[in-house]
Amino acid sequence: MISFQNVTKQFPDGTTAVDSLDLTIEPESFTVFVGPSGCGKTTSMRMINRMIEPSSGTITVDGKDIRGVDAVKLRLGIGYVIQSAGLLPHRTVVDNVATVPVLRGDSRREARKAALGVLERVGLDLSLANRYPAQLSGGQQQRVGVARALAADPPILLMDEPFSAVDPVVREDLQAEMQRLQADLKKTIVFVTHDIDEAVKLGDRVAVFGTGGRLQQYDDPQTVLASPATDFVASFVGRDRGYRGLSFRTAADVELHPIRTAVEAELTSLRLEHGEWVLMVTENGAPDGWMDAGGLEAHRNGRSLHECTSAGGSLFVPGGDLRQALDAAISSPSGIGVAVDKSGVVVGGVDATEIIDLLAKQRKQEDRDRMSHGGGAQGR
Ligand SMILES: Nc1ncnc2c1ncn2[C@@H]1O[C@H](COP(=O)(O)OP(=O)(O)OP(=O)(O)O)[C@@H](O)[C@H]1O
Repeated sequence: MISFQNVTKQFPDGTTAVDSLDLTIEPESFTVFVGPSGCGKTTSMRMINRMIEPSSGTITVDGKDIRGVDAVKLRLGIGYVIQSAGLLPHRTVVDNVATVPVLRGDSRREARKAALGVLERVGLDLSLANRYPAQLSGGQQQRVGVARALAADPPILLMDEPFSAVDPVVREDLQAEMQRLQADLKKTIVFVTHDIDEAVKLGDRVAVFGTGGRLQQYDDPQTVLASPATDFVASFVGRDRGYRGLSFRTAADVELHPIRTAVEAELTSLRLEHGEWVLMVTENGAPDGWMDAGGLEAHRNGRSLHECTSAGGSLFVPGGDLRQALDAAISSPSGIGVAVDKSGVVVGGVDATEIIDLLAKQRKQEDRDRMSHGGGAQGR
């Protein structure tokens, strides 16, 4: 866990880059610092590995005040990826990736072998391993940058605008790769970007920074989009373009999943693991609240159905708009938005991440269409 407690950074010229930051980053989470340029994202991130020291306040990593940890040792447990990949130009790709393990004392042979494994993991064609960085494309260099940061297997990964310099198509590939890697590796990732679409796509938690280095909101991406905490956040996430704009988009492309449902009579034989939910439905198939393992136990102990279920949140119809679908997902205790047909019968469900991914896809498609019709200068 990484924790900022009342952290302020003032540079000698008087600039306050970060102002009274309180923030806790959970282990294995993907946390994105987002905000316009100059609002203190990079400074905040660099204080985690002591590249920058705070003027006041405390930062702890796994409960330890990092002022008491040797900076070099601290950085061995913290991978760092930057926009230009930061590769050593006179070393081959594989030697770039092997750098930290060799510094740490691994033999060159072992480190190179492991480096090839990591390169494969980040999706780089191994025929490129003996090239020099300048002989790679920007996207390939970024993959090497990620591989180099992962080579020492650090529990924490800091990524500062790692994909900003590559073209949108390659960027999408890299983002997808990052999601895949994180599902696998479960690192604690802190990722800086100025792009709200990238932030909500990648982050489990999004910290929106504003002018003067003040944290404006720290929430899951759905909440940042649906309930901006301040006017600054609202305008930054582009409320009209984003959440409100969802009203003008159809939910027809939302792919519905089957939902686990039960009628009351089925509860005697039902099993629910901790964290699982079942949607209670009436004999007619209409939704009647969500039940979890605790509710099921209470029901077996004689409580009435309505005492044992959580209200179901809003509903949406497949032919309706995306805003209703997102609302339904956000307001549902299980995180699954419930879709019903015209007669109110449950037809399936969707979670908020899928809606946000769909939105991102629709927007990208629109951007591409605009570009290919020569209308690239139009606003969105
Ligand atoms: N070494 C420095 N000396 C003085 N001011 C600095 C220094 N480094 C950063 N700043 C200032 O601190 C503020 C925050 O900078 P920071 O780089 O953290 O912002 P950012 O949100 O990451 O923006 P960007 O995306 O443009 O890098 C800015 O006003 C910047 O000019």
